[in-house]
Amino acid sequence: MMSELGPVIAVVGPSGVGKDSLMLALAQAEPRLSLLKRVITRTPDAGGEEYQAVSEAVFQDLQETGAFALHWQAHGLYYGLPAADLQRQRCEGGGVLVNFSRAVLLEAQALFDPFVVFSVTATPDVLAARLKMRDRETKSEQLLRLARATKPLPDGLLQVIEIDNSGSLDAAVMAAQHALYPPRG
Ligand SMILES: Nc1ncnc2c1ncn2[C@@H]1O[C@H](COP(=O)(O)OP(=O)(O)OP(=O)(O)O)[C@@H](O)[C@H]1O
Ligand SMILES: O=P(O)(O)OC[C@H]1O[C@H](OP(=O)(O)O)[C@H](O)[C@@H]1O
Repeated sequence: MMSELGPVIAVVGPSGVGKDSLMLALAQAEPRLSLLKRVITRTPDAGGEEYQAVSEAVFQDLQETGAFALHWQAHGLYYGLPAADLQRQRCEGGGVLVNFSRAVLLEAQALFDPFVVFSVTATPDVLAARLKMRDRETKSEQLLRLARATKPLPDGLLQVIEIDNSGSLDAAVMAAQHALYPPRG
């Protein structure tokens, strides 16, 4: 009997909304969940999530050899989801938290089952304040990221759970835990 594959939990939302923070805190609170380390052409040690930093040439090679389950471009960067790691983590049975682009969610839904989308939200003022405080991007890059904030999710997604992260991170983590593991009774 094939063992159940754990769900792919796509965490999406505007830059600065707290996707990485929520994913890290949720994985710490829920041992059944794991984080997928992405391959990104971002400079190493840019802070935030743990990722494998590669050059564009290396990324291209990995893409051509089929190393990625999915890949996309955004903010002038290339992002890849390592297929072998994702499969291994799913075989371990728990859900895998993945920071996705909203642009590839339908493609992902066709690839992965079970597939759940956590749509993380926050008010525009909160977004701007958090990008400013994080100070990972330049001011102009922050403005470009804020301009993408209102990008809608595609139609046709089967399971979307909104997680409002305008308040405390703990509150967002609890909301996510309740959504994934509803309290009995
Ligand atoms: N609930 C919260 N309350 C206060 N600060 C938060 C909260 N959630 C995240 N932050 C802070 O906001 C900033 C952005 O968070 P994070 O990097 O997790 O967002 P993100 O959605 O992953 O952004 P990006 O898509 O640009 O990587 C970080 O400095 C983080 O510490
Ligand atoms: O605006 P959309 O297309 O949803 O997402 C754009 C990019 O931002 C996030 O990555 P990161 O936060 O830059 O690491 C997403 O994973 C995607 O790569």
